[in-house]
Amino acid sequence: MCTGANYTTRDHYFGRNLDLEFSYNETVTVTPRNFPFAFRRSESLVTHHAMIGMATIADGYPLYYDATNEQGLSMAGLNFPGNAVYHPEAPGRTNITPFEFIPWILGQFETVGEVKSALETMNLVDISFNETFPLSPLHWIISDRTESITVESVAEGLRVYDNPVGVLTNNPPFDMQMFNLNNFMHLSKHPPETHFSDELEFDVYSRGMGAIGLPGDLSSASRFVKAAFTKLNSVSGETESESISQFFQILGSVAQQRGCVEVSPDEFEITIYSSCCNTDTGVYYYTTYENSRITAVDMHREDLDGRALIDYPLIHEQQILRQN
Ligand SMILES: C[C@H](CCC(=O)NCCS(=O)(=O)O)[C@H]1CC[C@H]2[C@@H]3[C@H](O)C[C@@H]4C[C@H](O)CC[C@]4(C)[C@H]3C[C@H](O)[C@]12C
Repeated sequence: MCTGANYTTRDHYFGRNLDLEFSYNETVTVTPRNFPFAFRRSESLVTHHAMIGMATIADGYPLYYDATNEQGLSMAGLNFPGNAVYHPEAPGRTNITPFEFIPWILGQFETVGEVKSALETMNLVDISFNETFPLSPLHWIISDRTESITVESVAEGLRVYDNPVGVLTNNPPFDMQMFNLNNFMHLSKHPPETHFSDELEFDVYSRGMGAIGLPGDLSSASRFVKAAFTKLNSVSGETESESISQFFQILGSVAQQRGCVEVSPDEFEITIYSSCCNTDTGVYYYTTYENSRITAVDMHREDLDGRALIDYPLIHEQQILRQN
């Protein structure tokens, strides 16, 4: 399972937890403006916005999991098993494969508003990258600094939802995730006041009791509620350090610890990496399961007018600062 989110202080931040039991050797990948993007059923983009994000590079192509372009538009793909349906090529529509979706959107657009218009004629076509990388059942969160949407390709076609929470996890479909929040409207950061009965006396014996009932398990429906509550109540200073610290705390509230989610005998889903991109400055920060130190890659320190992909392998080893 995964969780994606955005967050605004002085700057805007976008990132995700990638939760899985194995890795596809993903790297922090910068695609410069003149890297030629070929699309299986649409015209190539010879020049486009530059972007930075996490990707597996296969046959010279960046298969992005999440990314931000130089205009600050961001996008992440999260698992949507059993619900994602991709369709045969549809004449007269823009046919884009799921693995091309992030480059195609981030290559061209600056705002969620522009993306919404483009999605009106889009068809996510059921073509896989190759046999090693078959179609992934995904849905997507797309954010700029003022709004977010969720995009789901289902049996009925492409669904685009406004996402006022700025959070995405996995199943169920997004409208159900939003509806489920109704069940938690009583949760609060404030101490509770009783409406239980006038006939009993109640004791607020602990801090945090206003949010008793906030789910703590790792299911996707629960993570959606937990991440939404944490994000929407988040308070932080506006500096870079305070902002990214708070962002990683939000993601940490729904991180997966090895041992708690067994996906097959002795195989456990974990939070492989957590990312946080400052979408205004193009700096991509990440931590990994074993490396809690924040590592950063700045897209503007690369030649963005180039043609070749630039990628940085993840630093997975724990970095300990000894004080004596
Ligand atoms: C599985 C990842 C999402 C994390 C998640 O939700 N895991 C939960 C697993 S489960 O429900 O509990 O089984 C997704 C996010 C981005 C995906 C990758 C990107 O879409 C890029 C390529 C796309 C190719 O079609 C398949 C390989 C791939 C490299 C994808 C593999 C996998 O599907 C990834 C890594």
